Amino acid sequence: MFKNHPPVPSGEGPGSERLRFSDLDAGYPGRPVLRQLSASIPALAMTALVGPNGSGKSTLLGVIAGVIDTTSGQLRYAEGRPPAFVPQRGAVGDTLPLTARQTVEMGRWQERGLWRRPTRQDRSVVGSAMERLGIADLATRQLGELSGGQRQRVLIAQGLAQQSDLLLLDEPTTGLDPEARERITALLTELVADGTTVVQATHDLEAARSADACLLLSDGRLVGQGPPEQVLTPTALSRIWQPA
Ligand SMILES: Nc1ncnc2c1ncn2[C@@H]1O[C@H](COP(=O)(O)OP(=O)(O)OP(=O)(O)O)[C@@H](O)[C@H]1O
Repeated sequence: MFKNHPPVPSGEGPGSERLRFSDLDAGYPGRPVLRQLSASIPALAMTALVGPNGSGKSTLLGVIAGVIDTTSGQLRYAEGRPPAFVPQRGAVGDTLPLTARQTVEMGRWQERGLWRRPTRQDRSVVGSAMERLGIADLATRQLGELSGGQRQRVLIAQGLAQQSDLLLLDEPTTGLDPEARERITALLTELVADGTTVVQATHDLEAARSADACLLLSDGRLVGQGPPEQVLTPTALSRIWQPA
């Protein structure tokens, strides 16, 4: 679960940080993954996490989301709402007996509590998140009956329904057709312009190049951070994707 950490000095201006971590180690029982990571995530900007399969991108998102514990180091957030986390599509069981709308409504649980009936405000937030993702017509369909791309959009709508100013997404456009990918890329850009800090793990180098900042991971270590044009150089990319 999301835990409170001492805040980093906040500020609204360009260049302020939404969160910062230093000397961070994290992983799973018996499997250390992230080693000595130190970096910051700029506020009101799009940050891309890039790296080969197994380099630790999802683990880092899980740590930032508060669902994976650190084993050492520090993680500090600026003042703001708890992060909204959109996991990889494959990480969500497709046999859950839920409709698309019920899945998006789960995004309101933190705000209203699990057992309270949805308020008019909840229904309006859920409805507009579904509209924004173009899935209003799927509301009554079972999650397990949806295509991969439709399910992905339901999960992103659930993230939006949390109305957080820090949105974390794990490969939000993987497996989507070009139109859906463009729609989501445009939506994420709009969210940043509206005051959200977005962090996405991605294998899409085009999306990473259009981000404001980039963290490059290799084997659980941070091997680059900064503007994409400085981090995603041909040399850096060929070094980490080179077969051993
Ligand atoms: N639940 C888990 N239990 C144990 N080890 C795990 C678990 N999840 C991931 N790992 C391991 O942690 C390492 C990092 O995995 P992670 O999913 O963070 O990488 P990734 O960069 O997101 O990869 P991908 O691009 O394939 O999604 C891998 O070696 C993986 O096998």
